[in-house]
Amino acid sequence: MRVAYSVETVRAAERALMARVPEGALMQRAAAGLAAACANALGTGGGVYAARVVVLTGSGDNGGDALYAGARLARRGAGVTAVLLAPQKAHRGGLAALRAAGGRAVTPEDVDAVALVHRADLVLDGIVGIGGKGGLRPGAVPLAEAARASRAVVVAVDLPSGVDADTGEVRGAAVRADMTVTFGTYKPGLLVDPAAEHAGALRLVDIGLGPDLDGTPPALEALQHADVAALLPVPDAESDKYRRGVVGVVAGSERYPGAAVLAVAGALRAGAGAVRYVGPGAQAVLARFPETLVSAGPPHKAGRVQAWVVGPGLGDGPEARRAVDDVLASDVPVLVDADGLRLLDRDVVRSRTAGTVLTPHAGEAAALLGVAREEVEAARLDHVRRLAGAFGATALLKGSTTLVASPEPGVPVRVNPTGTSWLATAGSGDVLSGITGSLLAAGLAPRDAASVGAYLHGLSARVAAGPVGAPVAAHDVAAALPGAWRDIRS
Ligand SMILES: NC(=O)C1=CN([C@@H]2O[C@H](COP(=O)(O)OP(=O)(O)OC[C@H]3O[C@@H](n4cnc5c(N)ncnc54)[C@H](O)[C@@H]3O)[C@@H](O)[C@H]2O)[C@@H](O)CC1
Ligand SMILES: [K+]
Repeated sequence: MRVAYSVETVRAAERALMARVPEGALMQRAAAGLAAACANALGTGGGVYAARVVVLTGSGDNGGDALYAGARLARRGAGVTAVLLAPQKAHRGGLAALRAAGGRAVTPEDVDAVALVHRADLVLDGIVGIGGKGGLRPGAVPLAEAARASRAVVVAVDLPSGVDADTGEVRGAAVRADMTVTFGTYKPGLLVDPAAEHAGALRLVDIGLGPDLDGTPPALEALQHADVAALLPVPDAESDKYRRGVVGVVAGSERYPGAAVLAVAGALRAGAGAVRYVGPGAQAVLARFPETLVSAGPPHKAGRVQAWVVGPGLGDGPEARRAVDDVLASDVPVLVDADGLRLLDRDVVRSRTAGTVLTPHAGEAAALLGVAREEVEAARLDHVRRLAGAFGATALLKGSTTLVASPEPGVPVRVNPTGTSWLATAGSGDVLSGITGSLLAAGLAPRDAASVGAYLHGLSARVAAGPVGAPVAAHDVAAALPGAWRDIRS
């Protein structure tokens, strides 16, 4: 499991650790890891001799890390210039170390710092770290823009300056890095868009915080292959279709029969023992998947089902509404997606005794919460938590970084690490619904079903897109599920 802790937790752990180690030791550990990562990033086999390095230096310890790393690179022969954005407050020890190593320090008043950045091979962003508030200050913006436009490798120290460490929000100008070297633990903002998009590749430098973080719940966690392998429902000798789970799918309409086919496709390949389909798309479903058990409805008359998926391509007519009400009245877990999200009653969802999973994209989440879509996209973590809380349901917010929140407070939000932009294609959400519903029917808890579903879905898209990447259609994603499954279990 990859975990990310809040700034408050990181600060507390740092205080506890600092009390046991010599003064400055943590900063030296951070700087050593940072300098090593920079040397690698230069792509010269670790050699830094004559490389032109510019250190953008702010007023806090983040600038200190960057200056000490600059000193280490200067000792190995790099030409290092620190641009001091707050000359009076630059970290004294770091500045002295840089000068002693042969580096120089300038201010934007003395020199054309933008031109310096344009000529650099490597730019270190030590403007601000976990102490940052709001976006970049105006004086730093042209330097961040120059770094982005230049051919230099841009390495963010701990975080890209200007992004919010706890929320992943980017409310003003921010540095765009090729790589972020973060210390002690990941911060939530490094894993959630739009901030994550600014971070580039992530490197974690161990500074010994582990024992002081253990015991505090992380703010965010991301499943890895081994976690997913342990959760996947694998049949044993005693299994039959009911023990593996039967998932009911209420999806599709005369107008959108394809949604039914795609949801069933996902469900059939995600571990349940059988799939029941209820709705007007039965012919299309059977033509593609003869193993599906179909019935005309209402859902509660369809036979035994251990979890329902309702909503993809359902439309919003009276029959669709009745189907949503019918399914939500059941006492088994229910996943509501797409059109179903427009038809559900919040109080009904809140009063359910079995789990409910809502799987909106940003627009649907915005409608459910009565806010603008842009607000959801700007503050994904906040809104997925609010959604789960407001509906008393597990919320899966789809998008560039898919998030899963539980209704219980204090439970870490899960962020899906397998997402890929190849998934932005019509019908891919229907496949995700089917996969996740199947996992619910197999007995996974709602949060596990949703996060494993998103993981399998993203990985299948990657498998389908291939190592170089090529467009995939939603049915390709469903067809690639067995490949993703095998990859996880191998
Ligand atoms: N505390 C520790 O033991 C360690 C801290 N480390 C580093 O220390 C950083 C945190 O240091 P600080 O607490 O000094 O905080 P920062 O260096 O992140 O920033 C604090 C300073 O920046 C100013 N500031 C806030 N927002 C700004 C903005 N948008 N633009 C410009 N200036 C802004 C504040 O007035 C303050 O002076 C971490 O991110 C990490 O890089 C590492 O050295 C590891 C050890
Ligand atoms: K930074």
